[in-house]
Amino acid sequence: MERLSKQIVDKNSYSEKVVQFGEGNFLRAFVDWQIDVMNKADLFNGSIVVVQPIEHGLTELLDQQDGLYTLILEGIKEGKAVREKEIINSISRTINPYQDKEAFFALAKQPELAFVFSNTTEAGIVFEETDIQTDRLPRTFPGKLTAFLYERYLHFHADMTKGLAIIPCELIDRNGDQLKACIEKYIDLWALPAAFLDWLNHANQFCCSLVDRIVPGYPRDQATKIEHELGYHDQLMVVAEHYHLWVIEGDAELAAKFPANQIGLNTLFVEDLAPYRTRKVHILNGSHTALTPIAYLMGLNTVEEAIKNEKISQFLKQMINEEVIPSLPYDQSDLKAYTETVLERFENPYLKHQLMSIALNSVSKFATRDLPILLRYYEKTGALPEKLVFALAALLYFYDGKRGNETIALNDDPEILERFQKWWKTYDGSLESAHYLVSHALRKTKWWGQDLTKLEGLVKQVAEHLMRIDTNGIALALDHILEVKDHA
Ligand SMILES: NC(=O)c1ccc[n+]([C@@H]2O[C@H](COP(=O)([O-])OP(=O)(O)OC[C@H]3O[C@@H](n4cnc5c(N)ncnc54)[C@H](O)[C@@H]3O)[C@@H](O)[C@H]2O)c1
Ligand SMILES: O=P(O)(O)OC[C@@H](O)[C@@H](O)[C@H](O)[C@H](O)CO
Repeated sequence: MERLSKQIVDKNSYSEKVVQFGEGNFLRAFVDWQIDVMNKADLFNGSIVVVQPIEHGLTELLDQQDGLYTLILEGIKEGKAVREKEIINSISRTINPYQDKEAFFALAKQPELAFVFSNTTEAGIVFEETDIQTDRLPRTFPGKLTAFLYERYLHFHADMTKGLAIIPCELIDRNGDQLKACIEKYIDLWALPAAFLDWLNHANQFCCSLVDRIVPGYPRDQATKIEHELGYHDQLMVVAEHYHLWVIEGDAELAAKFPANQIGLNTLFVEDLAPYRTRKVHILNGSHTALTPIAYLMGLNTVEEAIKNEKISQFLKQMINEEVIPSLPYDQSDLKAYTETVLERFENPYLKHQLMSIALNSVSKFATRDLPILLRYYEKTGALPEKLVFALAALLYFYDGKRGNETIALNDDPEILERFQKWWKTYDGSLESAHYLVSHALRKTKWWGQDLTKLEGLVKQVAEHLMRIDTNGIALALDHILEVKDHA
């Protein structure tokens, strides 16, 4: 079978308006798709140069396909099951700056550039004091962007019309502000001129943004079947849901330059994205993180399987409605309506969203997505939210790394994995040893942002759940908390 390439589809010939740091599944199924849709409607007329932000990545595979790949959107659309497949043709070329630093810096000198997009995961927007300036390539993404912008500033002699709109998509709070703060630190560290800082501040725009689309990625299990239907080989096809939301803090002028919403795309330019972010992180991502250990330990593998399980679904609905929503400072009926859409998205029968991919770095995800709600609930009511406490216990149990006779492929910071391994060795089935394990884990300020053993009753409750999970199994332990609620 022939590989997807420009032999199959004519390549776009738009001018290069976008620099994109990152070539992962999410950007290809979201930003590159939106630009493709706008180009096809004659609204953007610009292409993307993809820059690989770390040494090893996918640019080589993209090059083999001339930057082309297939996006498969699956799910229920207006009440009907819809699977749409389209070839995305918005990437003009890729640059691997580790192999071709010159091409990377030459790109900075192209006058028609207007946007920088990025998604380098939560690990990408960082400042490292040991990062080097330009004799070699800076290691970090913000370091590379600083060097890139400096090159542009020098080349165009501080021309105020040559600044860029920089819109990061990383799922971290105030991503635009954090990226800019890193660049300012590099300017200081590398003693770059004050006039460059002035150009950075006045010619460029850093916009915080929030993205939402479930992107399970490459359809490993169905790839052969799909390629047969497509009639070509595509090593970069990517599966996503139809639903999409992009909220960008930006004004009407910026919206006019990126007119995605003019053709019905759900891309909003707003003054403040905090309400959108808060509800998404705590309702959608928080639910994913809370349900993953429970469902996986019950023998389930995907979000759809989990949500179809009556007990898990009941657990999740109670957790969101009784613990999460009342802890959020926004209109409660709006939050309930949003929850309905999230639960429908979780039920998407076409997406095989693997629990183990959500489980990656679960400790830090629990800390940012679920723990703030647990703490707010406690602060507000003086009581501990029982579903979130159970989810925390299931998380600690998950980090023992066993599902029956199977070993769980845990993927987290090595220090976290080592600690759990050590603590679980001390567990002997007694309540005292559960207490010992839980109090050591909850004392880790570095993981949770505070010493959680100080929360009255938390160690005791988590240890009791842990014992129940271990003795009776996760399903009965879950029944227990649902029954406690039923009898209340
Ligand atoms: N997959 C989804 O459903 C989804 C939805 C919304 C948001 N996201 C967010 O998008 C991020 C990327 O998801 P993905 O599915 O595209 O993953 P991916 O593994 O396909 O891509 C990861 C990208 O990040 C880059 N990267 C990784 N570590 C880096 C580092 N230390 N510095 C710089 N760049 C680095 C890689 O080069 C690659 O381009 C995730 O962190 C996730 O939070 C994912
Ligand atoms: O992508 P992660 O690993 O940060 O989190 C897992 C999921 O919660 C996440 O990918 C959601 O599906 C996504 O954020 C939906 O927009």
